[in-house]
Formats: sequence, C-alpha cells, structure tokens
Amino acid sequence: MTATADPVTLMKQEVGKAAAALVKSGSIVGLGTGSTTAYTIQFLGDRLKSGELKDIVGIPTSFQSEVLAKKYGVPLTTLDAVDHIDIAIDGADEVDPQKNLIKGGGAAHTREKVVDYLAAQFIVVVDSGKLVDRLGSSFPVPVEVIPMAITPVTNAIKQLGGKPELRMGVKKAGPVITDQGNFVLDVRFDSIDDPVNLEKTLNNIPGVLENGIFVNCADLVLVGEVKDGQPLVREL
Ligand SMILES: O=C[C@H](O)[C@H](O)[C@H](O)COP(=O)(O)O
Repeated sequence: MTATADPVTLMKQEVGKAAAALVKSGSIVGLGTGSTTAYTIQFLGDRLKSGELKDIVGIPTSFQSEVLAKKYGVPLTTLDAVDHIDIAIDGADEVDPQKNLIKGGGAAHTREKVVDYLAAQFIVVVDSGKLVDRLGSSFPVPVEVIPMAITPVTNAIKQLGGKPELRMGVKKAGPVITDQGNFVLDVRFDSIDDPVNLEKTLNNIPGVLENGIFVNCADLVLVGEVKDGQPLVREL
C-alpha cells in the first residue's frame, strides 16, 4: 500500500486483501473482476509466494482476472475440470441492505454470475461508496445482449420503463464488446422495487444473455472504509 493512495483506493486495497486472507489452502477459488478484486488476486499471489497458502486453483470470471492471476502466480483451472467451487470473491457496483447486488461495471457480470452462484461461499468486496438503500439508486443495470438482437432488446427494455444506453468503448471505437463477443446496455430505472422479478424479466427478453442484478447469493459482504485517515474493514 502506498502512503499517497487516495481514500477509495485505500478502501479497495484493504477490503480486497481482507477477503484474500480468508482463503484456505487447497481451495478452489472463484476470482472476481474489477479494481477491488485485483487486490485480492495480488494478495493471493503474495500468500502463495510466501508459502503461507498452498495448493489453491483459481477460476477466472473474465480475461482481466485471468491476466492478473497469471501475473501474480495464481494457478488457474476451468469449470470443466472441477466439480465445485469453495469460495468466490467478487466486487460489486451497488449493494443494498439485503445484500442484493448490481454488478457488471466491467462488463463481466455473465461469467461472474456463473462462478459466484456456484461457490459454496460467495464473498463480496466493496468500498463504502457502493452501499445504497435501493438498487439502481446510482448505477444502471448492465444487460449483456447478443449483437443481432440489440434493437428489439432495446425496444423491449423501453417498454418495461427502462432507459437503455449502449455502452461505448474507451480507447476503442464503437461499443464495448464483452468477453463473449456481445454488447452491453446500461439501463436506468426510475426505481427498482422488486430486484428478484426484474432480474428474471430482463433475462426473459429473447437476445438477452444475462443482466447484472444478483439476488440472494452473497454470503458475506465486506466493506472497506476510511476512518480518521485509517482504512478498516467491516461486515455489512
Ligand atoms: O463487471 C465487473 C464487475 O461486476 C465488478 O466486480 C464490479 O464492476 C466492481 O468493480 P470495482 O471493484 O472496480 O468497483
């Protein structure tokens, strides 16, 4: 950790590390995506290097987590080679008091949902700025759509009262392309009163692959905070 890190970076580092400290030797670990879990993967690599942690294998949720795992020396496997996942650690863009989540700020929610839901224990790592009273308060719902269906899916979402916007690339002309080769619609809703139903309704639109609402799946939410200049981690 650097002395010059800003408070949000400090919170992410601390909470990412705290979750990595919970991983036990011999575990199959779901490796989440994003700037917070990047610290988790780095710390898992540090623990492996020091010999304090042994014999873990990671299942990446994105090309990002795959690249980071290789960089930090975390061995990888695939879902074809294992019959369970012991623990998954992943970030989120919003967390409500019931531990429901919006994910997909990095367009990785489809693979994340597969891995996180399979894990015996799913730990969410967020900085305190991600906590909301109601999902959708500050972050739109990411919806992954196969490219040929983008127009009918956009229209169907508008019929539901959503305001969809095609996510555009940064340092890439045109839309963001997911790890599966699809587009992402970021959808704002005036209010998400029933996340359980909205998750299902969005996924029932033909052409939608997966959306970023995760309900009833987080076992533990760890929240990074900064108090009096000091980073700390608490449970939600
Ligand atoms: O698609 C990306 C993921 O759902 C991330 O876990 C989420 O966007 C949180 O990312 P970060 O830790 O960078 O805020």
